[in-house]
Amino acid sequence: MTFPKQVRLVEVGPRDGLQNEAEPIDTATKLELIDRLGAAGIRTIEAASFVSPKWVPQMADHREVMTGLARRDGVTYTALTPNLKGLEAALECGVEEVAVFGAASEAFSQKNINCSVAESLTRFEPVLARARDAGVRVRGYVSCVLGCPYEGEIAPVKVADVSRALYEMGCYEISLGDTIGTGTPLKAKRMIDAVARDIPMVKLAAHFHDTYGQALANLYAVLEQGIGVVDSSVAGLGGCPYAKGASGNVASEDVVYLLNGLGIDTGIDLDALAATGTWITQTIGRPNRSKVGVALAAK
Ligand SMILES: CC(C)(COP(=O)([O-])OP(=O)([O-])OC[C@H]1O[C@@H](n2cnc3c(N)ncnc32)[C@H](O)[C@@H]1OP(=O)([O-])[O-])[C@@H](O)C(=O)NCCC(=O)NCCSC(=O)C[C@@](C)(O)CC(=O)[O-]
Repeated sequence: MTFPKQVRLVEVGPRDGLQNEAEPIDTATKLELIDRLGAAGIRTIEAASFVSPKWVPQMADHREVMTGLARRDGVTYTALTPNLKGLEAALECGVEEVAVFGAASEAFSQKNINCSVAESLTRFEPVLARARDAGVRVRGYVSCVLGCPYEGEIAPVKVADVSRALYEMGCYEISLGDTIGTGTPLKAKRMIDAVARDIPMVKLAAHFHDTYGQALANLYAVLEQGIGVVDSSVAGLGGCPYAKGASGNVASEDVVYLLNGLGIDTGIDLDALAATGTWITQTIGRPNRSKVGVALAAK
């Protein structure tokens, strides 16, 4: 077993976690969530999404969130930018890092960003070029790496092809999204094997949803392969508006507990993180989907 010595958590709760909420969540609540996550020791926080408010109303206050942040030293606040319009708006708000998001599934790409996979890559090229000029790093997401709500099984080679295209375009890291959480450890390992033929393992991140309760098992499997960056969402909040039935990301508290047990350093204060999970779920009236969070709150 060759687990990494350190794992970097990318907290996606304020974006992936809240983007699918039916009721509006006020900007002040989002800002407090982001600040609590930073105080708990999370060093990368996906704070907002500069997408069309018609497509994802919950992220419509992206400018207010990005400019209202009480920025903490050592914390990077990132945002999704699907096109140049989104990037320009994010740059005006002082964003330090952005992410483009593609998919390994044609049908999901059409539903999520209204274009084919090939068109999405063409669309991302000027985003990467403009971000490079502005000195802003770009992360690349690939959705549906372990299954698609519309196409079913996705071949690892498709994931590898899109990941390689994003990496060669200049994305510094590729986050591999099991959007609907249908993956299992063996599938996850095969997918990582395929992608890591072209891209160094240190440039890959695991972004697993927990719809079928497999996310921690999948994470354990890919940590063994050397994955050192994990996306997660406090209290397991979330779901993708364009992937019906998809539930939240693996809970950040559960990931930190797992990593602590493996002796892997994250620099995160688990109690403070769990308290944040309790607070946000009570504030927005959601169940806490972190088993660790619930257990710690009951102590
Ligand atoms: C990509 C588009 C914009 C294309 O949408 P489109 O309709 O093809 O775009 P368009 O260029 O024709 O523009 C249509 C309208 O949107 C506006 N518009 C255009 N771009 C922007 C922008 N950046 N910000 C604000 N407004 C924008 C534009 O100005 C225009 O406004 P109108 O003239 O009708 O008033 C749309 O499909 C979209 O916003 N999609 C976002 C979907 C989304 O956010 N999904 C969830 C995030 S991905 C995810 O959750 C998966 C992930 C990352 O977590 C990994 C995983 O788990 O798999």
